[in-house]
Amino acid sequence: MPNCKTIAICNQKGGTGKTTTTVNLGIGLAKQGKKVLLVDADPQGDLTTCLGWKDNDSLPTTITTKLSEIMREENGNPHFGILHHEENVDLLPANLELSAMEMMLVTTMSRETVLRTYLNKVKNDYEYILIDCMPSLGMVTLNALAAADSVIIPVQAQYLPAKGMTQLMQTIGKVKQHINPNLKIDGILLNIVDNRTNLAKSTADALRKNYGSVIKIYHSAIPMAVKAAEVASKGVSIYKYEPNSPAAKAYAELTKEVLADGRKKERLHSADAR
Ligand SMILES: Nc1ncnc2c1ncn2[C@@H]1O[C@H](COP(=O)(O)OP(=O)(O)OP(=O)(O)O)[C@@H](O)[C@H]1O
Repeated sequence: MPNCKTIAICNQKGGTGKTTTTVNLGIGLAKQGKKVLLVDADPQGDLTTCLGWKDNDSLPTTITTKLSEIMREENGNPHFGILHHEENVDLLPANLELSAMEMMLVTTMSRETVLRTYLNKVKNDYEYILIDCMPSLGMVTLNALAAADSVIIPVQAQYLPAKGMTQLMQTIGKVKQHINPNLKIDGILLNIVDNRTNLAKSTADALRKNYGSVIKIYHSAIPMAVKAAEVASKGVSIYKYEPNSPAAKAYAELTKEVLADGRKKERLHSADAR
């Protein structure tokens, strides 16, 4: 499959909706006919449980297995252990074992590019790979940024931490400089927005003022909604759980924006090729 785009959903701040966005953007893209792999890169394994694999500790094959195989230079079947979800996305699951990887990666050769080496083995089968990052900027997240073509940063208005954003931007800058020169920031997503307050608007204004000239802020903002929180325990997407909810509509709009970015990139590619 040509032109797979790998997107890291990343913010080292906890609880900004990275997992919820990975599920609903990923399934949104699948609903538009795209072949999608979701990668759980968080030892909490929330992406895996959100998609219905509640007992993730008993899964025999996870992202940890795949990273270990690459580190030991073993040639296992790269597709073995990838799960298929009823809403037409594939999942490379995770569980707590991944936390041991932080330490193991530190002493590994080419330690930042282990995940990239693995994903290169499967990416021909997908048009989009979304990586749900953990809330830290440790080795596993560096691996996600090294493997990605671009980053989407979900930000929660109430907790816009200027310092946190600076740190994230610096890390992305360093990854670009040293490991992955083509890494781009696709955009900042205003997430879990409480429309009852003015804070969302002032956060959007602050983000546009500080970053708007260099980074896109998605037009779609995901509203704070009980249904969007509840869906995490249902094993399905917001489109299946509550298709007419404002959150489902917002995620469908975000999906369109992400697809439009992809089309723009393809046009640039073909113009370059001519
Ligand atoms: N639009 C929303 N409205 C209300 N609650 C939401 C919304 N999106 C996500 N949540 C809830 O907010 C919490 C954090 O969301 P989520 O797990 O997606 O964030 P995260 O960034 O992946 O977290 P972590 O940093 O711990 O990995 C969860 O309880 C989730 O159900």
